[in-house]
Amino acid sequence: MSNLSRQVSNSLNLSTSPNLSFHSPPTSFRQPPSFQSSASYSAGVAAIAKQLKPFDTKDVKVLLLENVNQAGVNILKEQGYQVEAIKSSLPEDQLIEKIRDVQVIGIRSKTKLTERVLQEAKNLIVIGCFCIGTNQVDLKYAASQGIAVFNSPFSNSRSVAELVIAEVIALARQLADRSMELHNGVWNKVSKGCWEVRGKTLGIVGYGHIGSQLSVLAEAMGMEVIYYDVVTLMGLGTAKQVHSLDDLLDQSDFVTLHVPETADTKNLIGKEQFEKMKNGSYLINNARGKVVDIPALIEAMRSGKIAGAAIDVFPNEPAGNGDYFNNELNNWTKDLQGLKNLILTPHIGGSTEEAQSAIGVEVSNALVKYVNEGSTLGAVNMPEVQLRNLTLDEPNGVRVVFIHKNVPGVLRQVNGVLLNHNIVKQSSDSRGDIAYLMADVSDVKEEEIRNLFQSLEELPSSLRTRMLY
Ligand SMILES: NC(=O)c1ccc[n+]([C@@H]2O[C@H](COP(=O)([O-])OP(=O)(O)OC[C@H]3O[C@@H](n4cnc5c(N)ncnc54)[C@H](O)[C@@H]3O)[C@@H](O)[C@H]2O)c1
Ligand SMILES: O=C(O)[C@H](O)COP(=O)(O)O
Repeated sequence: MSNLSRQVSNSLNLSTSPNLSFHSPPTSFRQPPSFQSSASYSAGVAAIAKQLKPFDTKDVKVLLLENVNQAGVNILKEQGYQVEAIKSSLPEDQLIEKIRDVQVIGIRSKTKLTERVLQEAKNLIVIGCFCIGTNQVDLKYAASQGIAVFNSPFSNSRSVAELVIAEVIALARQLADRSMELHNGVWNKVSKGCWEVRGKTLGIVGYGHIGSQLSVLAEAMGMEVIYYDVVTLMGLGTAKQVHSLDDLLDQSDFVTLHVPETADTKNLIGKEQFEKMKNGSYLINNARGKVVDIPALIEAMRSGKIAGAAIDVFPNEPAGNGDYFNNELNNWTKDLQGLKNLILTPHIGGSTEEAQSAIGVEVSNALVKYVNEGSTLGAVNMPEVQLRNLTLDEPNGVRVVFIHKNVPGVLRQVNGVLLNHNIVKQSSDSRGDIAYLMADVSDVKEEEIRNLFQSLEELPSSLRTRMLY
């Protein structure tokens, strides 16, 4: 099968562009296996894993936006993929133009992959969010089109937690104001309204990866930690869970937000919540811009109810570095910029060398595993399915990936299509309306691949079929 030359239409999802002629992976891609299957070992045969590639890898087009870390870019380039890396996000019309052409897109928190955009992404098989948040992608619509989405669930958590620690102390000591004053030639040595953080209460809203990491760091500084989460979770150290957001607001000197952007967290902190906070307390938002009602924050700070705030995320953020942050983006920007003891940062919570290179490696590896092998381990909108490797001693083995509607009778139909072949192994799982099936089939002749593909595509439940070999 190594000389297989195939002329296929892109609608088959085997290829990358409608008129492309392409060949099986060159032998140079058949590199030594990174691991061998346990089954092969148990049989006493050190079988070599067959490196699956769906197409000549140089035909895989990847678009990376928002300055994805070079470590991630390199992993994709090393596969031979055609990678275009752009430092900023793109306006929607340009995004649509470019996304039509690619099989893989990598984004960070800024790029919105809405249904409207994804409808145009006819070649797209997978999205990599090189960040934690996935709220910028219409996950359900992507799944309905058989497009898998991956992210990096915790590689920047520590960076965010450390930033919050810095902000807690900076707010308590009015550091940003003092520094700004001195930059402007003003000596203003004050202690009024400046505090130690030892013994103060930190209220964490959302006790997930970031919240729990922060909890440990804050306790090490002598803070009392309480947290509120919709899920009951074990507190680390002596941190205590409180029953309601109101309880947390009532007891905290510092409130810090670490929830995802969802319908439930929109304006989670608004006028009513500011009124419930302690007089002279502080708010920190490194979560998502829409979680805080900013005009209400401006009022609460002007009245002195809130003594300081640190805001890293905004409902509308500039596309890239050097772009203006002004009232055209959010109509309250100027009012915000005029407030005292307010730290404004350009969404840098996860922006450290450590976090970005770890995320680059993690997400790019997940994309490669998905493109080349069909593995959905870590996908956020698909069931997680993986199969141990096909091996080179299984001649003419083909991996079938069949993403389909989760309806009764599909397995019977798929096995009907594969009837005349030996299914060496098969795994399938479902998540909501979507199901994902992988099967390794032996002894498939070159000329049979297209027919199998077409028969699967024609099944009424089919969302996307890929044949890897
Ligand atoms: N500023 C940045 O650069 C930056 C970096 C990383 C993450 N983030 C944001 O931080 C968010 C949290 O990250 P994480 O890794 O800790 O996520 P996580 O999923 O590990 O934890 C989120 C926690 O919030 C809880 N939660 C959800 N809805 C809630 C609600 N309505 N009230 C209370 N708790 C609720 C969840 O149960 C979960 O425990 C991300 O979704 C992302 O939007 C921002
Ligand atoms: O979701 C995240 O991980 C953070 O918001 C960081 O996003 P960024 O990669 O766009 O900085």
